[in-house]
Amino acid sequence: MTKTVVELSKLTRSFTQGGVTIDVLKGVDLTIMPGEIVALLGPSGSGKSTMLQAVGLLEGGFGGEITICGRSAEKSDGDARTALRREHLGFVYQFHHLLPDFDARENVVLPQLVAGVPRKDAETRADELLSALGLAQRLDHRPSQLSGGEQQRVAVARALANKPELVLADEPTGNLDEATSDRVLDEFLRLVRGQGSSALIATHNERLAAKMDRIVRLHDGLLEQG
Ligand SMILES: Nc1ncnc2c1ncn2[C@@H]1O[C@H](COP(=O)(O)OP(=O)(O)OP(=O)(O)O)[C@@H](O)[C@H]1O
Repeated sequence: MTKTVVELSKLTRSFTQGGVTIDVLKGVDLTIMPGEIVALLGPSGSGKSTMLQAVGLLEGGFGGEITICGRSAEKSDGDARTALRREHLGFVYQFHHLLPDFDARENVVLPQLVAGVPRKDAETRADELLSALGLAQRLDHRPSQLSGGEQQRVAVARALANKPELVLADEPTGNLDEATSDRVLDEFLRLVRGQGSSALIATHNERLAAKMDRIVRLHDGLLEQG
């Protein structure tokens, strides 16, 4: 039987602020298979980021079951979760969080060094990814010397550097104009498909979601499967 990459069962999350409790996720079920690219759609405030934080093992406080690459999050301690994240997951955020003092190549090299890849191999991989994303002439530029779309492409290269089984992206092109957004997303999806990774990509944008393999929608705390 093929191993699932993500399995969420009855995922819940509530936030209490100033005595008021909001139930953001009310029992979300989701399965993602190897190589599947899933769009997570939903209006602002529907809980997309909250759900990505659960799948990315970035926050606690969730009810239900989260299984990533066959391993149960609830049964893993802090170190095991960190290892699971490092070995199996890649992240792309709307605001990319690149390291400002390092150039594009180094931003893609560093997560590989952390994963134990020798520097020379890490540099080769960084150069290949950045070149595939059209940044061959920008390897030595720091983030402040790059445009928004170029910075976002570096963030994509960084997320894919260790060939994660699952890429999580929160509005990966949300701060880009339409044409750039399309271009960056197309490049991103091509690379994800090329290396056989799965992805869960949160977006507001129906047109961008249509480029993915499957659409799921968060509505009133539950997931409607497309
Ligand atoms: N740490 C927190 N404390 C209190 N409430 C929170 C917290 N994080 C999120 N929320 C609330 O949970 C709800 C869902 O937020 P979330 O960021 O997951 O939505 P989203 O679908 O990603 O929205 P957007 O598309 O605007 O980014 C919101 O109403 C938000 O106010």
